[in-house]
Amino acid sequence: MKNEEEFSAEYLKYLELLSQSFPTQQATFTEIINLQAIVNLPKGTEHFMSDLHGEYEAFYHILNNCSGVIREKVETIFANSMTTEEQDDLLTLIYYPKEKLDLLNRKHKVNDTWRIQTLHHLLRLAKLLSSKYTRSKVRKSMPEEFRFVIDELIHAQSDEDNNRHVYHTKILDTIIETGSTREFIYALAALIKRLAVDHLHIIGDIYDRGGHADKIMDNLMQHHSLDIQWGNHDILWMGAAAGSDACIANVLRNNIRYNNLEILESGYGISLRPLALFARDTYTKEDNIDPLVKAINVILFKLEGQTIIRHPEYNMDDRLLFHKMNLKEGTIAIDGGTYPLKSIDFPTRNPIDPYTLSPEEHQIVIDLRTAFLESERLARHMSFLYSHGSMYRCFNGNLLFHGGIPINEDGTFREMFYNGRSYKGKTFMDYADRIARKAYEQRDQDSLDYMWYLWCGDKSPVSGRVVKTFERTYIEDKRTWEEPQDPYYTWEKDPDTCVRILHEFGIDSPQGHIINGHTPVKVVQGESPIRAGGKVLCIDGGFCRAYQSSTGIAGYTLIFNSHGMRIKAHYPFKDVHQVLMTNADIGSDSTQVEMEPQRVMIGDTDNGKKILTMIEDLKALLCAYRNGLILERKV
Ligand SMILES: O=P(O)(O)OC[C@H]1O[C@](O)(COP(=O)(O)O)[C@@H](O)[C@@H]1O
Ligand SMILES: [Mn+2]
Repeated sequence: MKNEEEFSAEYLKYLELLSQSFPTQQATFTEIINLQAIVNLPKGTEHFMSDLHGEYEAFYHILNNCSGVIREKVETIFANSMTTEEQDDLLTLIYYPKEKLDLLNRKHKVNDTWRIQTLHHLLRLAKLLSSKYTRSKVRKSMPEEFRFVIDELIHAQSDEDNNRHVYHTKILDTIIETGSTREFIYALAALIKRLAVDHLHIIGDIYDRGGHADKIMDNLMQHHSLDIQWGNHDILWMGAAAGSDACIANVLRNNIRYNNLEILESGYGISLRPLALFARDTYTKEDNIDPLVKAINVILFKLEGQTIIRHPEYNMDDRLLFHKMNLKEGTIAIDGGTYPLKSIDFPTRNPIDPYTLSPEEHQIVIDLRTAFLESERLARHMSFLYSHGSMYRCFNGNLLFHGGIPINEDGTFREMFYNGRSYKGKTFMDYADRIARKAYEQRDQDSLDYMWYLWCGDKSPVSGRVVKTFERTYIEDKRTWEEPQDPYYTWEKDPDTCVRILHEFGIDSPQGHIINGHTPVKVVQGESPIRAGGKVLCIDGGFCRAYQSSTGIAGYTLIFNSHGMRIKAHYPFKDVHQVLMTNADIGSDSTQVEMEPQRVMIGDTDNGKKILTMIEDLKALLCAYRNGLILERKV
């Protein structure tokens, strides 16, 4: 405890302010006792997911089953008293309470014995999961209308005369008599899921490829506690929503390519009709490339070309390919080689001014930009990405970011120069974060262009590759498709480099990790998500269905609880219907990455450290009251 003589005038001023919240000695020591109780509880479970890529159902399932944590708890409690089938039934009920109850009702399986038993099972589970939290936090996690009753039921204590038991049986009977079992099951299932994971991290790439990133966003916006690290695809949508034409064209291309028109048209109210009509009237179908794809590609290459020309500092002149095509020969010369083009259908390309949009293209872009800027739902989703997201985050001794940090061939941080200033390592990440926010707030052309650079630049922390959209679309020879990566992706395998990166961000604990996504872990080729002797955990296992044949699995997630860290590898998931019919959970394998030397308590976490400082301050306030430096405000 601080001694009063040590109180500076400034500190005393702070204590005065604090005394407004804790006006008496009684209020102060009550708070000290409460906070002290919290720091001595085990740390809550953190759940990490990455590269969701619009796969709403798989995301929702893994969120519901908390990466298998609930299954483990069910097995712990019920292994000896329930069959595997009964356990699976219970789990499906927790994951999808409404759908499962509807199904059981249709099968006439719901009777009073089932109701009583099920409520008992759910209560036991909730009780086990709540043991890590203060009673007050558990109460706050319950829906208001059931708070009192559930609190009574899960904090049941035996007493000599069995009075409590009778009392609880009565409560359960009343729930059944009043026909409120369904609502109770919903409330308990939600509570169980809420308690199983205390905090969620999304390490980027919520958007693109799969069709329903908008639904993922709606769901995340309801989550009790989460943070997001932006991925290149998220940045792309953020740039598009802020009005960057080059970002808009890329968003459209990505989604047209995967036939995800729904998210644009009904999800965000962005009509593709003018573009579709223009494509139909302008392009042929002869070369088997969809006219809509051709129309958006050309707009894209022109807009990207303009951006590259505006910004020599991006060093991307070698990506100016649209003027290099020889349409008479049907070829393009790149890097010393000449390659045939898959299409020569470029009716809107003016050979002497190849990067300028035709008047019709120009009008389409203006209309699309207006649609992106005016979509209210998109604006809500994007402002959530800004308020809960960032380029990187340090959290409980780990460093979280989507891609990488630009590094030189020799392993040192790469210096980036903007407006005469140099940035590298952490300062560069902060710079990129700042410009991303500026793009949304101020919408100036430079920041909007930088959003496009962040999406695809080879020195962008969220991309880090030379993105070869042109080659991938128009050249058959796959050697031209390769996308060289920043040396970061080689150096991240080196433990010393990773320790240096962690230090750069102020993480000195030997237990610290870099946690990222972005590069699919190709399990079939023997790759592992655990790199650099355990310093790096890359959990892009590909929720993305389109990539599952090359990754071999359906996603990695990471669980960090008070005992340590585990990586979960998930197997492909069909859909909710299949889960309901067969109780099929997404199967998962668990790999213990690290065991903590001692159980991690809240006092060891970032939040716990803040609480400990608060306790010190409250003790000082108590001392100030006792010595008359500050007067109590008793009413
Ligand atoms: O961050 P991600 O998911 O790797 O996406 C970026 C990559 O996607 C691509 O645009 C290719 O996309 P597709 O695989 O969907 O065609 C690459 O050019 C680029 O490297
Ligand atoms: Mn990515």
